[in-house]
Amino acid sequence: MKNILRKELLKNRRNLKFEYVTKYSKELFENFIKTKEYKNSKIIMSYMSIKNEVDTKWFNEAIIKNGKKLVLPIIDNNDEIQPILVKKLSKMKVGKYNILEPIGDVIEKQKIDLIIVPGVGFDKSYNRIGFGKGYYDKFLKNYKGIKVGVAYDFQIVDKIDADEYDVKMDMILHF
Ligand SMILES: Nc1nc2c(c(=O)[nH]1)N(C=O)[C@@H](CNc1ccc(C(=O)N[C@@H](CCC(=O)O)C(=O)O)cc1)CN2
Ligand SMILES: Nc1ncnc2c1ncn2[C@@H]1O[C@H](COP(=O)(O)OP(=O)(O)OP(=O)(O)O)[C@@H](O)[C@H]1O
Repeated sequence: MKNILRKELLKNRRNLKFEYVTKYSKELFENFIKTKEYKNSKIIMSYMSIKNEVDTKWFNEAIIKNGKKLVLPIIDNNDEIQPILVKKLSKMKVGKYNILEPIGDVIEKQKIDLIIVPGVGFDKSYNRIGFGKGYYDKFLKNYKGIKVGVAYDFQIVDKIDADEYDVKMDMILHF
C-alpha cells in the first residue's frame, strides 16, 4: 500500500510547475519564520531540495541571514545521514542521488533544535513516507528536538500504514 501511494504522490509532484514550486515554498517558509518554533531555534537542520520537493533555497538563506546555524544532511560511507554544520552555503558538492552536500563538520544530532524533514507524503496523525530508503527514520530515531514536515496540500493523505520504524512529525507545514 505504501509503495502504491508513494508512486502516486511522486507522480503528482513531478507534474508541478517550477514557478508554482518556488512561489508555494517561499510562502510556506515566510509563514514558518513567524512561528515561535522557528524564532526559538538557534540551530536548524534543513535539506537541499530535489525533484520538486518543497524548495528550501529561500529558507536556507533566511536561516543564515537571521543569525542562526544551518545544518544540512550528507549521506556518509555507511549509507547513513550525518548532520553537517554548514560553513558556506555557496560551497557545496554533489553527493549521493545528485543531492548537493555541504562542506563542514558533523554536529551532534541532539544539539539541533529543529529539523525540517522532506517527505513524499504525510498523514493526519503526523506519520510520514519518504523515498522508501529509511534514511530519515533511522536518523530521527531517538531525536529529542522538534520535527517539522513540509508538504504540498496534496501530500497530506488520510492514513499512511505506519510500520514499526516510522517516526512521527511534531508539526506539518502546508496549505
Ligand atoms: N532533498 C532531500 N534530501 C535528502 C532526502 C530527501 O528525501 N530529500 N533523504 C531522505 O531520505 C535522504 C536521501 N534519500 C533519497 C532516497 C532516494 C532518492 C531517489 O531519488 N530515489 C529514486 C527515485 C524516486 C523517484 O523520484 O521516483 C531513485 O533511486 O532513483 C533520493 C533521495 C537524505 N537527503
Ligand atoms: N531505524 C531503522 N532501523 C533499521 N531499518 C530501518 C529503520 N527505519 C527504517 N528501516 C527500514 O528502511 C526501509 C524503508 O523504510 P520506509 O519505507 O519507512 O522509508 P521512508 O520513510 O519512506 O524513506 P526515507 O526515510 O528514506 O525518506 C524499510 O525496509 C525499513 O524496514
